[in-house]
Amino acid sequence: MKGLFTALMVSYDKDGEINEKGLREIIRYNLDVTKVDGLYVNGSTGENFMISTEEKKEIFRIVKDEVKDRVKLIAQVGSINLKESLELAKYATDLGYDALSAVTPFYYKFDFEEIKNYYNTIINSVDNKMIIYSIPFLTGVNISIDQFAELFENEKIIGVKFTAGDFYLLERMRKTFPDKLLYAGFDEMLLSAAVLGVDGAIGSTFNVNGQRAREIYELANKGEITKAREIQHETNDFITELLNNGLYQTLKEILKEKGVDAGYCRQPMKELTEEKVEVAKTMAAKYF
Ligand SMILES: CC(=O)N[C@H](C=O)[C@@H](O)[C@H](O)[C@H](O)CO
Ligand SMILES: CC(=O)C(=O)O
Repeated sequence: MKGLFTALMVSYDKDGEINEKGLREIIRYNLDVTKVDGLYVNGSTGENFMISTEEKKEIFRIVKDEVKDRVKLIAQVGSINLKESLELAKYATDLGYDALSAVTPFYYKFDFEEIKNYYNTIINSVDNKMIIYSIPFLTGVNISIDQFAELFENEKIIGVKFTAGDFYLLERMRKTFPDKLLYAGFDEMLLSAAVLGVDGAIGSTFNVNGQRAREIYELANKGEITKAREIQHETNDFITELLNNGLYQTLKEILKEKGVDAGYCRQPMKELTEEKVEVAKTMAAKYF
């Protein structure tokens, strides 16, 4: 389960319906062009928190059908509706997903006991493994090193997708949990995380920029930091423009420039203005 995983985008049509043909094209682009080691399905980048349970299942099904066993698959099943998480955990496990992941429960201020119960309930309900999805800037949930230690007491909880810029915590985690899988979650900080010895990364920008991410990651692991830094600089020129223009919308527009029917984002996310579509086209030509 080590390596680079794309946080998979989903193609929606103008009415917000899943575009299956487009989704399959995005998947193939990731397998054939960006060449990642696996896909992280129904995460933030899949617009997961704006879709129904049935739609989540449909996406799990289409992805597994298109990928078969070519790369590893992680199913994000987290939800503050725990019954939904359990249903999705069973569904994805039955489909043959290699691991599950669940976002820390958000919106209500759940205490740690509740969070721990959530993870144990989900993963103990199925024959699978769990990767915690920690993304404090969106959820407001911070987990301390001692709390991670408590969660990791369950051997089925095998790692964490660490989407935070706290490199002190990441370093402590690496030292304390040498056998757990740590995945870097912020693509713009991939080099810094790789230097600290993460086991891989999970990122939205890998949908288009997976090859640069691979170079950064591999160069860092070989200790060729100067070269890796140059590619991180180039990557971050791209990511800065991306964040300024609208993250997911612009990624989709770039995919369209590469011939992939990536569609639109699900409302309430808005469409790009014509001007921003032009910016995205320029970015596609400049970086890819
Ligand atoms: C919220 C979100 O999409 N986070 C992703 C992974 O956690 C990242 O891949 C970022 O999109 C990326 O690093 C740009 O900030
Ligand atoms: C990694 C990320 O962006 C996701 O959860 O989709």
